[in-house]
Amino acid sequence: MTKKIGYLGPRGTFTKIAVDAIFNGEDKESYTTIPECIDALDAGEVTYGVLPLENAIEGTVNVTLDYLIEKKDIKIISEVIVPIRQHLMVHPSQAETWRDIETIYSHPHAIAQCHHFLHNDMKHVKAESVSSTGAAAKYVSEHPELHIGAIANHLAAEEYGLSIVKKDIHDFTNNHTRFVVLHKQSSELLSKRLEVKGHKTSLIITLPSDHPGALHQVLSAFAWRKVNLSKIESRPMKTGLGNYYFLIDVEQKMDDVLIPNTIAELESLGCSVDVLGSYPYFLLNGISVHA
Ligand SMILES: O=C(O)C(=O)C[C@]1(C(=O)O)C=C[C@@H](O)C=C1
Repeated sequence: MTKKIGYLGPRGTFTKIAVDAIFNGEDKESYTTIPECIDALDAGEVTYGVLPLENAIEGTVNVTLDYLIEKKDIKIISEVIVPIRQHLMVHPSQAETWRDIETIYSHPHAIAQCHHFLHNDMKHVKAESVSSTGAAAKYVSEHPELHIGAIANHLAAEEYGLSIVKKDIHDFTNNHTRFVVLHKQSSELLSKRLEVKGHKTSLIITLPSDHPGALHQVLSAFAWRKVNLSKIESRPMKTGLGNYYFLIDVEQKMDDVLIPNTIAELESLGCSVDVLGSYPYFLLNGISVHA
């Protein structure tokens, strides 16, 4: 059976840039929302799913993380970090009069990344959330009669024939998003085009309830072994106020001793630990990808 790759589409999304960076020429299927893509992976309609997990300005893409926590047989097998440049684009028929636009469409994360620009330069323009930056660009291209714009990337402008009227409108220059490749088996997926930058192991840890100093003990299990962490974040367990999971990213591959022994120590403290994946990560830098 040929391998199919699901991603958050349509064409022209940042996720599509990530997919094209990792996979070359395979059959790619776009999904309108993150849950639809994860369901397709769960149901075996696609072999891999590529989804955004975290942005440097706006933080975690919670819906992706929540599904990863819930669907225990779906694992992260690779990660690509993509530089994010947001541009304002309009239908070419409105390129001269773009200051008259009344509504700007984009993905909520993209809108949040351009908050200062929207607040200071586009005060009277409504910002409307849609399922992706690519969907916003597509919508603008299909409605030349409306006074609207989209926040999206330069490939979306090319794909849908839009004119970029304001470049680089994201508030902070160091804007990157982590995209993860998901699969139903723990493995590692390498890229033919990108060099491995390092490895991570992502863990979801549930603390024993009402145990004073539990988080401190969890962190010390990593600290005394000199295991470096690149992320710690709490997510509500959705079972009541004050109940959290902790997502911890360890800056190394799963091995036979260090990480298993850390997990064993955590379990002896009454924590439960799930491994979301142990995977290589790549940085897409200045590479223009077309698939
Ligand atoms: O809308 C897109 O283009 C996406 O791929 C989604 C997404 C996100 O979820 O954060 C990805 C990268 C950017 O940070 C903005 C939007």
